[in-house]
Amino acid sequence: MENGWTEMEVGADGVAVITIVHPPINSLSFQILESLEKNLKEAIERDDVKGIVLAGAAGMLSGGFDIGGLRGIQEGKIVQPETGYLAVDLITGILEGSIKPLVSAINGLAIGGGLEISMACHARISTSTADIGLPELTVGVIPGFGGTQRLPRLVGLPKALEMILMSKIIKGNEAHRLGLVDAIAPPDELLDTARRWALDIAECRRPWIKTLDQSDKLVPIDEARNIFYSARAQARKQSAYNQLPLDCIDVIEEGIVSGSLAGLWKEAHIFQKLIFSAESKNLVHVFFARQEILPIPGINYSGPVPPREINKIAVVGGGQMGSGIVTALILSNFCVILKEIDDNFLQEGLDRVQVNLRSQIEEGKLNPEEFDKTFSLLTGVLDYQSFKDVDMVIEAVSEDVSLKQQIFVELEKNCPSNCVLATATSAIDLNLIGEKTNCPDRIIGAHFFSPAHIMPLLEIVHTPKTSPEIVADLVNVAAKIQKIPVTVGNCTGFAVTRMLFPCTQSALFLVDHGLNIYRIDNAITKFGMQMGPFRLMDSIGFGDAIEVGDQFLQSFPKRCYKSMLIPLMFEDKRTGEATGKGIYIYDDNGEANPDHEIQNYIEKSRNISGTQLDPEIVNLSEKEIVEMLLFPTINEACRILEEGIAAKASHLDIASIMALGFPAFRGGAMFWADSLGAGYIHTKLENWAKKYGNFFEPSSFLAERAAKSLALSAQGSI
Ligand SMILES: C[C@H](O)CC(=O)SCCNC(=O)CCNC(=O)[C@H](O)C(C)(C)COP(=O)(O)OP(=O)(O)OC[C@H]1O[C@@H](n2cnc3c(N)ncnc32)[C@H](O)[C@@H]1OP(=O)(O)O
Repeated sequence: MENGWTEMEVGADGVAVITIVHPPINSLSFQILESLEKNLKEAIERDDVKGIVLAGAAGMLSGGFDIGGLRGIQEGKIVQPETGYLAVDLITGILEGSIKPLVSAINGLAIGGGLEISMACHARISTSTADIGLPELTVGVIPGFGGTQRLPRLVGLPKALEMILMSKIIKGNEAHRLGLVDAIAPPDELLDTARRWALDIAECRRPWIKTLDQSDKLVPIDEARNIFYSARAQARKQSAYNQLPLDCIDVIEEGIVSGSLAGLWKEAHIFQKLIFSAESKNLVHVFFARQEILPIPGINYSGPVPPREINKIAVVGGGQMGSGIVTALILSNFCVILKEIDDNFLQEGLDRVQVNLRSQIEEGKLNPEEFDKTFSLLTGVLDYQSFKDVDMVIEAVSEDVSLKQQIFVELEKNCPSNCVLATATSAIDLNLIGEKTNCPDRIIGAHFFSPAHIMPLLEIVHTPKTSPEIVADLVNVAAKIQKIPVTVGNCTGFAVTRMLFPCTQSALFLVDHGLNIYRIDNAITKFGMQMGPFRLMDSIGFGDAIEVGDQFLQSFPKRCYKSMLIPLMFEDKRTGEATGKGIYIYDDNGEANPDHEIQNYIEKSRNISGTQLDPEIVNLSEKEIVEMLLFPTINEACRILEEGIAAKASHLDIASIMALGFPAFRGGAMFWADSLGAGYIHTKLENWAKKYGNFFEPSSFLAERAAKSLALSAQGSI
């Protein structure tokens, strides 16, 4: 039974245990829900059953509604049940309304619909480490099994809003503290504890509680309205264009103001509507695109390559990137050596790591008692002596080709002959970096994104000579430090920086032709990008941006736009966020503010390149600005696919979301492009190329797909 089932066993104690069986995470398909309904009705009718326990097979309750089923409904392949059947009839009427007590046993995880069926039970017993939460917003819907009504009644309104709107997953222990679960039990005693609890309720030794009837955690209406007001303001601040959190708040509010039944019905109607929203289709695409990242395409394994045990890792360079990488590694218990060139730089690097660790404590991600133990995994050094037994080195110095070449010569000399030699460069061709060594099979790119201990993506770059074992080793480390590894081929800029570069260039082109510099970042952040190209350039720093720009100029001279704006500012020691002044000016709190002085640099840049103001560009609408920034990115992504640098369009979707801050609710850069159509993008680029030159010239990949009305994500040659 491909879509899972539930099975029921009635014990001599009179407890029926209904178990959800749907590997790998017991997601709730319609077949499971039907089978659950059948088992429940049988248990309720049988005279030998006094109480019911709901559990999951293979050490977990459930990862929620089957997202494959959600996609099936969206594609019209699965018929959607009538509005209200799930949340009102099944979960509230049959489950919560059962005349025999129901207790859920939460092992491993109770997520989304999995937690919602638990909350409809009359008590919940959990293990201390189970993952518990309602992350439905991450797939573009709201909780649809009554979660919007029951969670506030169990944990109070502020906590419920935080958990639902931020898709926050908490551990069993915290759920117990909040009152979401009634008791904690060790895994091997979980089922017995739940059985006893069900009998205790049946025999009136414990109260029989229906979550929807509870109101002791709810606050008076006026207070609730203030909480909703702040939640809406916060949601609008986070994304002006994302309606989903606001819909969710409306549904929760309905239950508080008009009662839980009215809330349930509103939830049912909005849930049905949201399933078919563009945002949900886009986010479901992102969910499955993430699953497509592994196994790694393009690596010719001669058999399964078991990753080696990597214990000791050296990082060369303790700047912003190097210290972030060190932080990520020691937080995952790797022993790390940090090498710097002198005591001052080393101390600065170690200090940065300490600051990173402290911020982890502030965010509750690191226990204060663990600080010393974690930091003690790090050793600072000034030479290569201790590199003789390292398993992996990650070079993270500035983007200076000759410096990197020199370091790799030293690494080949001082590290064991099977050591992984990784570079954290964001753009420099690996062949160039390893040019002076004799070990191209061990050289690999480990492109982290700043701050490296927080950003989720790791772009793993391999040349045709990089050995599969070395790739497997780095993928293994990526998994241990909880990074999503996107594996790509080698060229200047790889996949991510190559996609970013044309967007930045287009932004500079528009400014040189008269568009207000701050309108650009404004338009693109309104579209949903986390940062505009200029704010991003400030955070990268102009030194590295100029070095990377030179690499692009050398590799792709015909499609580079050369602006003098950034070099002029760099000359004036105005080098970005680190120095407090870049395109923006930074206050003591690190807030970026526009600076009127920037106009002088723009004028100078225009004079040097002899560019004229273009009234059409000066007056571009926000939509046109977004298109002129992002269509060149899509065009470059097409080349990346054509050259086989990335294996699939969906890999570029994940990379654009996780590394470039592309809005996930738009499905990633390529999925968004396909929603507009290759033809539309091609026509726009063609017109701009005629007006403004080579930089906008459509790639042959895009032209072919536009001519044949094919999706950019369609696999294979055409
Ligand atoms: C009505 C309701 O309110 C609506 C809902 O419930 S919507 C769904 C809400 N649930 C979610 O969003 C959970 C999404 N899943 C996750 O966050 C994580 O997969 C998890 C925490 C459950 C498990 O994480 P982890 O152990 O790292 O395993 P992970 O690799 O992600 O997933 C394992 C497999 O389960 C699948 N899977 C996970 N959750 C799934 C789901 N809800 N539906 C279908 N398949 C799911 C994955 O696709 C993957 O499949 P594969 O082995 O074929 O690649």
